Amino acid sequence: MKLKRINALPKGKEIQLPASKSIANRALIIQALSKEDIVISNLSNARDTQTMLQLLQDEGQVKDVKDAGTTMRFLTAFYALQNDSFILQGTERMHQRPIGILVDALRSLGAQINYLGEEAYPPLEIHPFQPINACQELVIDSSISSQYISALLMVAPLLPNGLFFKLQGKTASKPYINMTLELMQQFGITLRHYENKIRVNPGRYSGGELKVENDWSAASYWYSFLILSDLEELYLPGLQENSLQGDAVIAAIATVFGIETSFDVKGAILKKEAKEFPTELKLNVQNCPDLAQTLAVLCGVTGVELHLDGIHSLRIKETDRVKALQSELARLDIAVEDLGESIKVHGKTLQTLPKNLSIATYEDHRMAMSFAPLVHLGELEIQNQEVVAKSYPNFWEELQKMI
Ligand SMILES: O=C(O)C1=C[C@@H](OP(=O)(O)O)[C@@H](O)[C@H](O)C1
Ligand SMILES: C=C(OP(=O)(O)O)C(=O)O
Repeated sequence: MKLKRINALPKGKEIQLPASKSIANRALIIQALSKEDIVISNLSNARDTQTMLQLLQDEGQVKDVKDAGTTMRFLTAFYALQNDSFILQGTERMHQRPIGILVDALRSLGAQINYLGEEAYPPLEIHPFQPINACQELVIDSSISSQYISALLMVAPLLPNGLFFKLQGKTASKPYINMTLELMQQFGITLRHYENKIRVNPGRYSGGELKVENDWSAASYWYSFLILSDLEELYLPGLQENSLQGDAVIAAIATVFGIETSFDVKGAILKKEAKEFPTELKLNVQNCPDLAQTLAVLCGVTGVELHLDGIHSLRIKETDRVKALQSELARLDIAVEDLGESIKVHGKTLQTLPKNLSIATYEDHRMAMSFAPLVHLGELEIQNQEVVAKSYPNFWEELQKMI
C-alpha cells in the first residue's frame, strides 16, 4: 500500500479505535469458565478476538490459534483442565514462540500435554486432566511472558484448592497480570496479591456485564500521527483514563512531545502544543512492550536518541521486533544499536523520506502501524498492509480519512 498525504489536514478529527484484544480475550475465557451468564459488549473484529470467540464456540478438537499469543496461551490452560483431548496449533511463527514454562506449570497441576513438534513450543496435544490434589503452589518464572501467568490465573479458581503463585525473575508485562486479576475480581473471584505472591481462592465466576474498553496500544499510533502532523487535536472515543491497560502510559510519555491528553465521558482528547523535543529519552518498556515500535520509530525520525530498556520480550513476539526495527529504520539511515538488554535508537530529524521507501512488516501488525505516521514526511509504501487485521482491521480506513 502506498501512502501519500493529499489534503490540508482537517482539525480535531475523530478516530475509531478497536476494542482491546487483551481485555476481550480474558473476558471470553472467563465467560467460558463461568456457569452464569456474562454479557460482553464492544468486542472488536480484530482477528485475535474473533479467533478466540470462534474456537471457544467451535466443537472441533483441533484448535488453530493463528498468530494470537494470548489465544494460544489462554486456551492451553483452558483446555488442559478439561476432560477431553485437543490439538492446539498456529502459524509457523506461533510454533517458534516458547510455551514450555506454561506447559511445565500445567503438568505440575495434572495436565497431560505433549509437544507435537519441538520440545517447549507449539503445536500441543492435550489429553484429559488428571488433577494432582497435592499441588497448591506454583513457583514460576515470570520473566519471559506474562501471558503464561494470566493463563494460569484464570483457571486457578477452578482447582479444588485454588492456587498460590510465587513469581520468580523480573516480571514481564506486569500490567497485563493486573488486568487479569482485576477482571477475575470483577467476576466474583477472591484473591490476594502482594508483590510477587498471588493467592487465588477456589471459587466460581459470577455472571455480569462487561463493556470492553478501546485499545490504548492502538491509540499509540495516533499519538505518533498527531506529533508528526500539522494537526492540533485528535479525538479518540472509547478510551478511559482509569484503564485496565498498561499501555495507557502512552498519554504520559507523549507529554514530552507536547501532547496533553484530557478525557470527557466518551473518550480522550489529544491536544498538541508547540514544544521542543528532547535530544535524549530514556524509557523502559518492560511494562508496555507493545509501545516499543511506536516509540522507536517516532524518536527515530524526530532526532531523539532513545535508550529503550526492558526489551527482551520483543524478540519472541510476532517477529523479532528488535531485528525488524533495525532493518526498517536502516532504510531511513537510522541506526538501532542492540545492547542485549536494551536498544539505542540514534534518531535523526527527518524532513523528508527517501525516494521509493518501502517498509517490510514481517507479519507484524505493529511494524505496519508504527511506520504509517511517517506519511507526514513524504510518500511511503507499507508492505503486506493486511497484517493490521490481527488487532486493528480498519486502521487503513481510519488513516485514509486523515491524509
Ligand atoms: O496478556 C496480554 O494480553 C498481552 C501481554 C503482552 O505479552 P507478554 O506478556 O508476552 O509480554 C503483550 O505484549 C501482548 O500483546 C498482550
Ligand atoms: C505481542 C502481541 O500479541 P500476542 O502476544 O498476543 O500475539 C501484540 O499484539 O503485540
